[in-house]
Amino acid sequence: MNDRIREAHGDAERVHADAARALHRLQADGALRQVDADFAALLRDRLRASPAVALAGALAMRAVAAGHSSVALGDMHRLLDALGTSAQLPDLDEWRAVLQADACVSTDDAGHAGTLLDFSRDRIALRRYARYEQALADRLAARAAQRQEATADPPALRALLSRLFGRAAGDHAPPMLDRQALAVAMALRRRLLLVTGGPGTGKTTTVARLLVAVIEAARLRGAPPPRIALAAPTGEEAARLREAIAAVLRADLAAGRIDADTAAAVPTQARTLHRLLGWQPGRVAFRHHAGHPLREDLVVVDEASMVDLPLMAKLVEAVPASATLVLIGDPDQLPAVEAGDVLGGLCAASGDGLSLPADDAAFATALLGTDVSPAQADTGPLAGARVHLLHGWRQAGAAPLQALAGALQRGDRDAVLDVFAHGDEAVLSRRHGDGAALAEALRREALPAFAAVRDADDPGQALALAARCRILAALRRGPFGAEHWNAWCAAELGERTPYFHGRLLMIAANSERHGLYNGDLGVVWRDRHGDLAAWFETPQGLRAWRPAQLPVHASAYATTVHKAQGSEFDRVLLVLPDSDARVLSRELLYTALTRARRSVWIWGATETFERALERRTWRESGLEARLRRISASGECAVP
Ligand SMILES: Nc1ncnc2c1ncn2[C@@H]1O[C@H](COP(=O)(O)OP(=O)(O)OP(=O)(O)O)[C@@H](O)[C@H]1O
Repeated sequence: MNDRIREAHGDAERVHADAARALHRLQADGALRQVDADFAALLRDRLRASPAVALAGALAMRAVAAGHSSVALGDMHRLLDALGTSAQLPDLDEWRAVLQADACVSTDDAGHAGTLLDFSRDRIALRRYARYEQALADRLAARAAQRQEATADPPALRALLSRLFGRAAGDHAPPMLDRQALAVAMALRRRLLLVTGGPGTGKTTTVARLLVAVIEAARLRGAPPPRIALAAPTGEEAARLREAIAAVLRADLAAGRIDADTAAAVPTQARTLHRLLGWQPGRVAFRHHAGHPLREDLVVVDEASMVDLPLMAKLVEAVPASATLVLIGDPDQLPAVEAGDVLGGLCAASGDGLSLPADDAAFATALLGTDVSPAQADTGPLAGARVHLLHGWRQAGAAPLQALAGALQRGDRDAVLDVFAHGDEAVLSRRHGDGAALAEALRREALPAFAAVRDADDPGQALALAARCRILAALRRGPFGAEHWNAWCAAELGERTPYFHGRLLMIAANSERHGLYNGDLGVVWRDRHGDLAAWFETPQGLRAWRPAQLPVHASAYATTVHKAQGSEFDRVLLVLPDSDARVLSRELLYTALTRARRSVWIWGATETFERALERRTWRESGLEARLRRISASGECAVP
């Protein structure tokens, strides 16, 4: 053995010994879940991988649960930090060399069939996630490069857009670019469109009018009516989307912006994404995929920030190349619980959504009759695929909430505190104290709203009242966690009977058999005969089940902020823990406080609140980098 070989051998031995020690420490510290440890064992014992590879595998698996689709080798220390372990990683250069040389690890996007781990561009990922990400990037890049066939009769379309987004009579101010109308124009041109914006910027209003415009554009072309699918990640959001679109259509009909035939032609049924794609119990694959795509010509997905990488990859795969995909969302919200921040990656790849490439700008100028100035510089590989809405349209009483959302979004601490200091106490207030003080405060602030649900005339009214108030907790467990306050509210209201009249329930798992989905809200109601049933709003109207027949569920008085994503309540009571916790972040505050339509009340000390404001949610994703690489190579793989 010459010296160089002996030295390399010695390095590898050291890496393996360090990796074995690190794995041991990670497990001893409880930083790995059982599945992460099992995956390391599978790599080591069944596939004969070295400890260095087993460590990379366990951390790649753990990283997915922490929301990362891959982690740069150089960021592995940060991951360990976030997991709260004292484990020491092997020397990174030596670890890198070992991973690159191991046959169990694929080191480029294409090769190494059958490997479970990927180590490309210095990032460690589960091979499955690397493939999801690459396939998603390829398909999105190809979709973003497509344009729809020219719209027939531009004057008629121009007239329609001006009717939909026209200004009030007598408004003589110079015409401003209406970004909602711009989004609709781009939906008539592109095959991939992201419509982003904060709360109340009119995303749903834009969707409703976009549907009208797409249907009218097909009619003007003499084409058959487009087949349209509306979807959202959960049943509750799908129901909200359905109701919101129906409300916009009703208002536009009443205002004469559309006629009755057009309103009737717009679909309002919205499904969960799982339902749209054809979820099959017990199977990972959906019924719809590239080989059996969806039949729709337009697919609109709301609350896209909540869609994780595997689901987004499967969605984009199932939407045929000839169809248009519109994703709606607020990129400042907490990203999906599982790996992804897909919307974040797409936004980073499509620029700020405020300017368009020259050809899109010219198209929009012709259609809107307002000058749309083109972008001065290339805004990213998906340039032109995003329109960001800026104007807040909520009622005047919500102005402080809009100001708060803006300040949180910018991370402007002084502005956030200023909004609280000078805001109306009835709209914005902040308190803190111990658990007993919190119970006292919630007895005053929350229980009357929940008692009103119980005292409603019927289950339909009770469910409508349930949207008035919700306790949102940053943590799930512990004295300031959602589980504790959920149980506390139920005990206060129901005197410890498990199913009591007026109890609010939330479904915790999808059940195709019931037609009930994770997040669906129900209420327990006693009928004339004294029998109790749990009522849920379903696409077929109100339906009831005996409590014992329900899929997994819990009370719904307090939920975690994560669980409340996509929901809205008149009043939000946000409970922060009494000391700092890793989960507290600017995105968590933003998500919690933008769930409120009318007022927010926060329980938490100023220091805890400020620490949360300073901390950003950390999500690692290679999506933007992959899109940039595809764009730089000038190659778009045809899906
Ligand atoms: N162009 C518009 N003109 C007048 N009112 C509007 C316009 N767009 C939206 N609004 C009003 O602003 C409010 C919020 O609109 P919408 O629900 O569409 O926003 P959103 O961005 O979907 O909100 P959320 O963040 O809650 O999902 C609604 O009351 C809506 O009627």
